[in-house]
Formats: sequence, C-alpha cells, structure tokens
Amino acid sequence: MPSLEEELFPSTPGKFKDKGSLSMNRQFHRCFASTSTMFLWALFLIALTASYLSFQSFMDSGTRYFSSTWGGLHWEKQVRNSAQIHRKNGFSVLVTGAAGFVGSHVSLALKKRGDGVVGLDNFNSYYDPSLKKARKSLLSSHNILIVEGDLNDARLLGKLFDIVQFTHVMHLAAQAGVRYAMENPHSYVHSNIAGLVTLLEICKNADRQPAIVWASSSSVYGLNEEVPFSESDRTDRPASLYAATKKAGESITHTYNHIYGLSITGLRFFTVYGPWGRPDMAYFSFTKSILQGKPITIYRGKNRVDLARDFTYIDDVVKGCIGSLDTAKKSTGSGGKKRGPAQYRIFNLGNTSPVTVPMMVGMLERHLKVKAKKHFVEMPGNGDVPFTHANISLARKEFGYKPTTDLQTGLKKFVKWYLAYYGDNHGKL
Ligand SMILES: O=C(O)[C@H]1O[C@H](OP(=O)(O)OP(=O)(O)OC[C@H]2O[C@@H](n3ccc(=O)[nH]c3=O)[C@H](O)[C@@H]2O)[C@H](O)[C@@H](O)[C@H]1O
Repeated sequence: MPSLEEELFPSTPGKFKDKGSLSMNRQFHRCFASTSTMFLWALFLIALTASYLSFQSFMDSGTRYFSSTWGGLHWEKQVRNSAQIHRKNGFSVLVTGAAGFVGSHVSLALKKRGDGVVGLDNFNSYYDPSLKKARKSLLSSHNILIVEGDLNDARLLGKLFDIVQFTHVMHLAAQAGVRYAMENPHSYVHSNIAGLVTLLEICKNADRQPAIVWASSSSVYGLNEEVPFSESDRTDRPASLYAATKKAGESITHTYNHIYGLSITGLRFFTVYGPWGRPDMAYFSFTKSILQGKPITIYRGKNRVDLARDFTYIDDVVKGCIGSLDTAKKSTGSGGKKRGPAQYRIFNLGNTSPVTVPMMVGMLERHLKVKAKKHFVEMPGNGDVPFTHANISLARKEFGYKPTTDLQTGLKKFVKWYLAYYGDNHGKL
C-alpha cells in the first residue's frame, strides 16, 4: 500500500519515459521528496496547533464549568434559605450589587426586618475586591447569600428566578464613578446598559413579575442650573458617560414599564458616603492619603469657586431604598405580557444641604486629627459637575423620606469605621 507521501508525490520511475533524464529525475525527485517532507511537517504542525487550541478551549470551558460558583442542589438550597421570608407579608428581594457599598447596607437592613434576600455581585476589581469579600462575609454571618455572577449572565439570572419567586428586585449593581468613565467607557455600557437590559428581560418574562427599584444618579442633572435639583428638571445634558448611562437606564426602564407592565422606581442617589464605603470616592481616598501623609488634589471650578456636593449618609439612603420598596406597587404583567398600566417613579435621595469639598476635607482633618496636604487644581474636563443639591420633597411626600445625618456626624462614623477596619495599616493593603 502506498504511503501518504507516495500518494501525494508518486515516485514510480516508469512514469518517466526518458532514461537520459534519469539523473535529473532523481534530483527532481529528491527535491520533491524534501518539499513533500516539509509539506507534511507543516501539515503535522498545523494539526498539532489546531488540536492544542481546541484542547485549550475545552479546558477553558471545562474550568469555567467546574469552577462555576453556582449550580447544584446544595447551591439551590442555599439560595432558597437566603430567600426565606421571616415576617408577615414580607418580601423576597434579589439585591444586585449586594457586595457593593449601598447593596450590602440595604441587604442587611432588609434581612434584619425579616425579608428574604438573595444577593448577586460580580466582585469586579474596579476597587479592592477584598473589601467586597469582607462585606460578603458580613452578610453571610446574617444568613445572606451573595451569588457570584455577572448581570449579563442570563442563564444565572433565569436560574435564580426559577428557584425563587422574587417579589422585588433592588437593582444596585453598576459601574460607578464619574471620572473613571473616561478610562474605561465600555465597562459602563456593559454593566449599566447591557446588564440592565438582561435583568429587565428576565424580570418581564417572570410569571409573577417583581417590582423593581434601582439606582440612578444625581449625575443625570448634568449641566442643570436650577437649584435645588427637582425630578422634573432637565436631564438631557449629561456631563459624563456615567451620567449618560444612568439617564439611558431611566429611559430603558420606562420602556419596560410601558410595554411589559413592570413596576419601576428609579432613585437618584446624591454622593452617598459612610462606613463600608467605596474607596474610589473622594472622602474615602482623601482619608487614606491624609493618614499616609500624602497630598490630596482638590478640584476647583472656574474663578476658584469651590465644588460642592449634597453628600448623603448611607443610613438615610437605606431608609429611602426601603421606603421605595415598601411603597412600590406590583408589576402588572406576567410572562412577557402587560395586563395594565404599571407604576413608574423617580425620586431624588439627597441630603438637601450641599457642602463644599474643602469643607468636607476640613471635617476629615478634625476627625483624623491630621492636617491634609492640599493641592488645589482647576477642575479638569473629566465629567465632573460643579455642584449638586437635591430637592427631596417628592420622596418625603411618597414615603416620608427625611435625612437625619449631617456630613460632620456621618464622616465621624465613617472615620471610626475606617480606623477599625484598616487599623494601623491605614488602607495600605
Ligand atoms: O451622586 C452621584 O450620582 C455620584 O456620586 C459620586 O460621584 P461624585 O459626587 O463625583 O463623588 P466623588 O467622586 O466622591 O467626588 C466628590 C467631590 O470631590 C471632588 N474630587 C474628587 C476626587 C479628587 O481627587 N478631588 C476632588 O476634588 C469631585 O470633583 C467632587 O466634587 C459617586 O462616585 C458616583 O458613583 C455617583 O453615584
């Protein structure tokens, strides 16, 4: 039987009629033989590379499958336990972003009053994931499970809705941060737009659609100059991509409300701060730098005007979130079909008393008993707005929202937590 090489390059001398050309033929043949060897080697290498690549992809999917943090009977039981309701007419709430700052606080508050809570978080590395893991441990000690997974994972979301009939979704997962949007714009689209749509698709298809309360942002007011900011003010001039994705979220949720009957409440948070906060935010990163003796950069507006924020303490925001859940009406649709008009609301959750950034730094200096090395620079064109100031009368009227913690008091609580959490380490880790 001819070898493969022979089949490809027949070497039967009889095929060459001219005997005189025998030596030339041999050279030719040698040349062909070496070309064919090279060709075969090339084929062999291509085959080897192809099998290596398919093996790699098999291993990757295998690893993903085996290291998957969700699935299985034990996991389903954990989800059910976490969603267990322990009060009359209580809720079962899916909290997205549960390992985040606001998400962890809201989850604890709901659990403490007897609601069932299942958390979802992708534990991304936008800021130190060890802080998110620490929040997860805290929640776990209160029997709250945080499932590790991304909002865009429709299979996972579908599975959670198969296991639990959620009455509410508290959607707090997002790519946060105003200025980071210039560095990583796509992460905002991934979480704040694509992730939101994935979640809404699952919610609208549920047989009993949950009511949805979700985090919008004060940043949607953008270049608005009406003071204080009211929900009816213009929000069509965002100053950052972050703001634009939150504004898009308000439009997207409106669509799902209109077409599918989902009950929607959007909350415009105003620079929320406090214990277990976000290390990327100014009050937090300033604290770390001040303790480490490093300079801090304070932005200033045109003509050296100080920037100001309506800093809102976490406990007040949590009350606002819970008030929103408690007053949310049921969604009207089921299985992707609307059965009647559903509630659509938007509320400011601010503090109604803006404080300038240098004043905030002065408060930190007093609490930390350390002088900051301040470096003032003109506000770069990075998406920041000069000031925020919430009109909260709508939320007050609807569910009695009334913030009670001023910045001085709230920062004191934050500093106490910070020093206890990081100890002498001052957040160097
Ligand atoms: O309300 C919101 O919807 C948003 O609030 C928050 O954004 P901001 O109000 O911009 O908070 P934050 O970054 O703490 O900067 C505070 C002030 O410090 C100034 N600032 C900041 C950094 C710095 O190095 N120097 C400085 O002066 C800065 O110019 C600003 O004046 C959330 O991060 C955001 O996710 C979103 O939820």
